[in-house]
Amino acid sequence: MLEVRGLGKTYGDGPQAVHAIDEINFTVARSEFVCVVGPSGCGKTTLLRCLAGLMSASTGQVSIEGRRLDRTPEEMAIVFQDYSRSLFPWMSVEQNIAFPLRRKRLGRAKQQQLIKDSLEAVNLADAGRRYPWQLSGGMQQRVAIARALAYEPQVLLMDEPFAALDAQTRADLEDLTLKLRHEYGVTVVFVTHDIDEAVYLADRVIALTPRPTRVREVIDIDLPRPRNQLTTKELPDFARLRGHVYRQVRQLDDGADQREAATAS
Ligand SMILES: Nc1ncnc2c1ncn2[C@@H]1O[C@H](COP(=O)(O)OP(=O)(O)OP(=O)(O)O)[C@@H](O)[C@H]1O
Repeated sequence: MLEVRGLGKTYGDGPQAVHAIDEINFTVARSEFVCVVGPSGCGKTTLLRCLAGLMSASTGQVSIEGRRLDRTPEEMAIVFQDYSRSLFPWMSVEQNIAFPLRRKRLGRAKQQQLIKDSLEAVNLADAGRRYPWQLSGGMQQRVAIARALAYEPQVLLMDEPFAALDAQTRADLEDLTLKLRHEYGVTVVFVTHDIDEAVYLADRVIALTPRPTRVREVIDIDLPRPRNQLTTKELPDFARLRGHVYRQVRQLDDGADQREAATAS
């Protein structure tokens, strides 16, 4: 479905150049949920922006269904961390959701149906006439998710979408995202710095190295579905996978892990 080959990105040139991505390769299958984790500042957002066609890569390429991507393709939608800046405050919730649909030139009835269905899917059926500034942070991010869903994407890119929310809202939106992935069969690439979140959500976790980043390891998350915030996180396998991903991101081997624990105590 989505293929990343030899992707590299350097910002600027000369002595000021920032080598963000060294070389990245991976593929994402249809309906798969892939989480990308890595150390702070390693290049996660840069990678997602290149995947989205919002920024051109310096080397390599991204393809979707075999087509080389040079701008955001119609079958892709993006949810950003900063919902307060991604929604237009002067537009109602319905108008915000309708805005990207203009690109699709749909009939009015079809458009209204998509808006209604997407608001129902995120449990905001009654919020269509309200404005973003009248809603809580969690509700605003649900509007952003509804806007992405209404677009009927095949691929949903999410850049730390819940990082600014409180723990309870975050858990609710994680579960909402899993439910929507299940119902809509959408392929998800989800960037997060939160290892628990990555292991809880993903079919596979891609762990990146520090900048200039590369793929350090791709980890299969073979935890049973449907997942549950309590029972999944109590599984011994959850703890094992979480520890493994943590070590990859921190680049610790088991010996270093023990040394770190000894230093801390
Ligand atoms: N427009 C830009 N111009 C120059 N350098 C940039 C630009 N955007 C990002 N960078 C640099 O590229 C590197 C990777 O940034 P990026 O935001 O992709 O990392 P990240 O892993 O998403 O960070 P975080 O963990 O803080 O979310 C950083 O060193 C950053 O300072």
